[in-house]
Amino acid sequence: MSRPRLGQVDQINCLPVYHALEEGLLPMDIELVKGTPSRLSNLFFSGALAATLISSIEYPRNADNCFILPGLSVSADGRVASILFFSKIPVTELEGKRVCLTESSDTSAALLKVLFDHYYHVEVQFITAPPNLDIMMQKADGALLVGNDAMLAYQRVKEQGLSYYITDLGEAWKLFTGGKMVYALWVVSKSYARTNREEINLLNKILLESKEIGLGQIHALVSKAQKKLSLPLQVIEDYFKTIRLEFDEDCRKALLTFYDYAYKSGLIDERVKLSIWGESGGV
Ligand SMILES: C=C(O[C@@H]1C=C(C(=O)O)C=C[C@H]1O)C(=O)O
Repeated sequence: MSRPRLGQVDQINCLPVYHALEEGLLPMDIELVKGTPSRLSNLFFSGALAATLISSIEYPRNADNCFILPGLSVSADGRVASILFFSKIPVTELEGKRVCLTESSDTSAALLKVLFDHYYHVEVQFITAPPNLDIMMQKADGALLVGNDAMLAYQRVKEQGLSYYITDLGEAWKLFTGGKMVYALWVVSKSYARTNREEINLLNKILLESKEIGLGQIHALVSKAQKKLSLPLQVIEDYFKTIRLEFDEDCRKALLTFYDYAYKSGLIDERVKLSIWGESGGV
């Protein structure tokens, strides 16, 4: 059997899906390729990966070229704990101020822009910088951090008693729309899937099995995550309960709501239908 190449974002929120694959617990030989969401998107859309996790905002930008794999996403219903906006003053008072986005995120940057436009109704000036809270706050009055960087910064702000306001974007989105938020999706290349149908069916099955094994071994995941991040045990345990990995009807609705607002904010060129592998329109 050929060896499909699968993209892996190096965030602890994806560990439940990748743990069993990393440990060779499943009967499929898959090559894991690690990277940031933007590096993986570039590799994937240049044809170098069969499937990968991508930032959900990338899907409508590339819907002609990929199918969404069913049953998987990185999402949360409200508080997400790893997509945090730090600010020197309350968010609603940031009119005309500078806000610094991390280079390492696409969906979260789009989500923050959508919230400023349609929820807070505050106009700010965006700049971008590497994910370092101190440096970002020297350049701006607010800073967006994502994933491991956000969780570590949150811990430091608490420990050092820094006087920043902290807004959890998942929580803000929930207050705004009442729904979940989908941050990332697993996708497969249309051209690859059409010529390797059986392999993609198997890959999808293996990913779902891998997720179930991972979710059943949370203790192993917590210690794996602790080796990557020096965070208290209960913070990591809580995070694995907060992050959702399903892709149910509510996730689909939430994603389309997000795309509607992203379109209104000019962040995507068109609103798209979700084309899901194995469902009508997704074959
Ligand atoms: C919730 C998260 O999901 C991530 C958020 C992403 C984004 O904002 O573009 C991309 C991949 C996901 O791993 C996170 O890392 O905090």
